[in-house]
Amino acid sequence: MDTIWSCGFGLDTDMQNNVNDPYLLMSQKVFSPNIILGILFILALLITELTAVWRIIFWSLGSIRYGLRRYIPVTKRFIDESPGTWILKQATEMIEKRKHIGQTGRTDLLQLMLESMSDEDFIQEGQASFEKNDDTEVEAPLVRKITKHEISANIFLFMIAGYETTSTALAYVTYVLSTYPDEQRKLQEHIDAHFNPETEHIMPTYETIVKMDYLDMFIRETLRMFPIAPMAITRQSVDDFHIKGFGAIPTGTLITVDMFNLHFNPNLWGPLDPYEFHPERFATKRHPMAWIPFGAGPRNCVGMRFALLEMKMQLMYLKVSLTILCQCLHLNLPLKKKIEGQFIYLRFQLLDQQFRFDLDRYL
Ligand code: HEM
Repeated sequence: MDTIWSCGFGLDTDMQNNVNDPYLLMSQKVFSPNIILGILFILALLITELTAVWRIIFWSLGSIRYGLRRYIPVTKRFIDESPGTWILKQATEMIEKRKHIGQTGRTDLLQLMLESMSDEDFIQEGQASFEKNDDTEVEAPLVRKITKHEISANIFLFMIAGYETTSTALAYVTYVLSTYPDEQRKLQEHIDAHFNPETEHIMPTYETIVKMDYLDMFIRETLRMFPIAPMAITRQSVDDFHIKGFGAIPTGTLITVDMFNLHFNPNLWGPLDPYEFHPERFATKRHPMAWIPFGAGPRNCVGMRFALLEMKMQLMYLKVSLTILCQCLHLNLPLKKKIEGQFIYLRFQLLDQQFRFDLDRYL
């Protein structure tokens, strides 16, 4: 989350060390179970004919809550602000602040979006701003600018889409490290062969990371076996079409991809059993649609390269932290003083018995 806020919006948060950070609390709330949504979801599954009604009820509840808090301030005591509203408010403030201080010299996402911002509040679908070239009388290509509302909505989306996803994927990586000790050792040797924190900067460089093929395969294999957003790839048919051996699919049908079936299909991933963790299977060229944890096509995950890089850096940094930890133990210095940041402790809490055992031997 710290990384998203910093790279995306130039905001330096410190959630690793401050579990009460309001941005962290609100983002966690977005993912916390919502009883009303749960009930409406079950009703929508059971009585599909009334789906539109359930949707209207859900949206009306949000508006009622917002209206009550806005127009009858005393209700603020009993009704919490919705985390979505809070985050959107921060996003709008962030835009205003950045507009006020002007160019920051940063190339973060917010700056890029502000540079393409339109002065209009809303742009109708299909409308766009044109840049006319007076010299040649040739109409310049269509330039679609984005509005302030779209920027705040995108800040919200990036924060939500980029937080839980990468952290859950990293949790699965630690699970794999603990349950496949041989792979763990192999990965460690691979990192050692490519990166020496004593001679290089404490953080690996981009050039170092892109050379590390086994690290890349390790993460891809984890996401093959544990795709963290299997239900996220949904599409709606815009025309009637026909699938051989299946039948007709009418216009408007909602379609979800069966990611598990693809990721564990022996014809796509053999000859080794797809239920075995084996990163090297990625050294063989596979069907382009066999691995889709980030979706596919023009609306696939825009954060894919960012997420992969983030995960690789975390894994390498975990290794660096282990080295520092070993040095501390060896010198018998108070760990808390020596290790900067609490994050290493959090990571250790995630590791299970086997990995702890391995860790003991390593130390
Ligand atoms: C391991 C980490 C991640 C996984 C597995 C993941 C997975 C996905 C999937 C499956 C989709 C739907 C794609 C489709 O329908 O074809 C998606 C969409 C999206 N993701 Fe990610 N994601 C990850 C990290 C991130 C990060 C770090 C960001 C932002 C920095 C991000 C931003 C988005 C956005 C904005 C969309 C919507 C794209 C669109 O509709 O055009 N994701 N992601």
